[in-house]
Amino acid sequence: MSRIAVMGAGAWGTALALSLWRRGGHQIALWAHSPAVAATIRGTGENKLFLPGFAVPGEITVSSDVAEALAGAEIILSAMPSRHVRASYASFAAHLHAGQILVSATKGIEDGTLLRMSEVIAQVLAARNLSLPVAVLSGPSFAQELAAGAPTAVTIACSDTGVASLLQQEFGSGSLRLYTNDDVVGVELGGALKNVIALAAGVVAGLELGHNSAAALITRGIAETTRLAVACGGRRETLAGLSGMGDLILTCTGSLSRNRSVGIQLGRGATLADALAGLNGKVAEGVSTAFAALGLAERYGVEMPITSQVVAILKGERSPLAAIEELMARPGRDE
Ligand SMILES: NC(=O)c1ccc[n+]([C@@H]2O[C@H](COP(=O)([O-])OP(=O)(O)OC[C@H]3O[C@@H](n4cnc5c(N)ncnc54)[C@H](O)[C@@H]3O)[C@@H](O)[C@H]2O)c1
Ligand SMILES: O=P(O)(O)OC[C@H](O)CO
Repeated sequence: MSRIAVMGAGAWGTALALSLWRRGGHQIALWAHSPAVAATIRGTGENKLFLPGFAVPGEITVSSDVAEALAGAEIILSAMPSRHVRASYASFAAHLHAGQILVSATKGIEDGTLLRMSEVIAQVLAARNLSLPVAVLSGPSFAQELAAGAPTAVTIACSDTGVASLLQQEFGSGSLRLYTNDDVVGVELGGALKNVIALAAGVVAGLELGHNSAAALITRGIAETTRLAVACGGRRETLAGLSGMGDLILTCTGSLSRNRSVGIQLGRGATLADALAGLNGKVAEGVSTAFAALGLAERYGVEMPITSQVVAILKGERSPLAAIEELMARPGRDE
C-alpha cells in the first residue's frame, strides 16, 4: 500500500486521483490550491468546477492544506497548470524529504526561463538542498475519459529506469497502461509542444478548411516539434510515441481539447481574450507554450513555421487566414 499525494485538483489531478483510487491498493490524498474547490469536493463528492459528473469517493482525502496532503506521502504526483508549478513546489518543499518520488503530469514550458517542468521542480528543490527523483507522466489522455475508466495509455519517463518501472506498476490498472521511457526531454517536450499544434489545428477547423489541411498540419506539426525536441536533447523515436504523435493526434482531432477549442474560436474571428474567456478558468497551455517554444527554437536555431504563425495569430499581428496563406507560400522543400 503506497500513500500517493495528488497535488492539483483541476480536471487532470482529479481524474488521476480517481484512476489511482479505482486501481486499489493506495491511499490517495488530493490537494486543491483553492480552499473553495476543496470544500466543494468534500461537501458534494464532486469537483463541480473542473471535472463535473464524476463522483469523488470519501476515501480520497481532499484538502487545501499542503502539510496535510503531503503527510506520509511516498509518491507525489503533481498536475497543476505550468504557470503555478514553481510557486507550488516552493510551498511543498518544506514538507518533502529523501525517499519520496515526484511525478509531474503538467504539460508546459516555463515562461522566461524556457525550462521544462521537471527542470523547474529540480531547480526549486536544489535551492533548498533537496534532490529527489522527478518522473514525467504524459500522453494522449483527456481527463474526462480517464475519469470514466476508458482505456488510456501514457508514457512514464524518468532518467532512473528503476523509478519508471516502479511507477508503471504503482499506477497501472485495467484502464491505465503505462509505457516506460528514459527520455525525459523528449516525453516532456512532446507533451508540451503538441498543445501549440492543437491551437493551429483548431484554427484550421474554425476556418472550415477541411481534412486535407488538418492532416497536413498534424504531420508537419510532428516534424517541427521533433526537430526542436531533438535539438534540446530528446530522441526522435520518443516523438513518434504516445507523448509525441499520440498526444498530437488526440489533441488536434479531439473535441474535448481546450487548446483546439481556443484555436477554433480564433479561426472563427474571436479575439484571444474572448476565446480564453470561453474556457471559464480552465487552462489552454498552448497559448504560453507557443511563445516559449519559439524562444527555444531561436536558442537552438530550429525552424518552426507553424509555431511562428501561431504566435503571430496570438499576438494579433496576423489573421488566421493570412497565417495559413503564409504557410502555403513558403519555398518548396524536401519532406
Ligand atoms: N485536463 C486534461 O484533460 C489534461 C490531461 C493531461 C494533462 N493535462 C495538464 O495538466 C495540467 C493541469 O490542467 P487541468 O486540466 O487539471 O487544469 P484545469 O483547466 O482544470 O484548471 C485548473 C484551475 O485551477 C487553478 N489552479 C490549479 N492549481 C493551482 C495552483 N497551484 N495555484 C493557483 N491556481 C491553481 C488554475 O489557475 C486553473 O483555473 C496542465 O498542464 C494540462 O495541460 C490536462
Ligand atoms: O484539453 P487540452 O487541449 O489541454 O488537452 C488535454 C490533454 O493534454 C490531452 O492529452
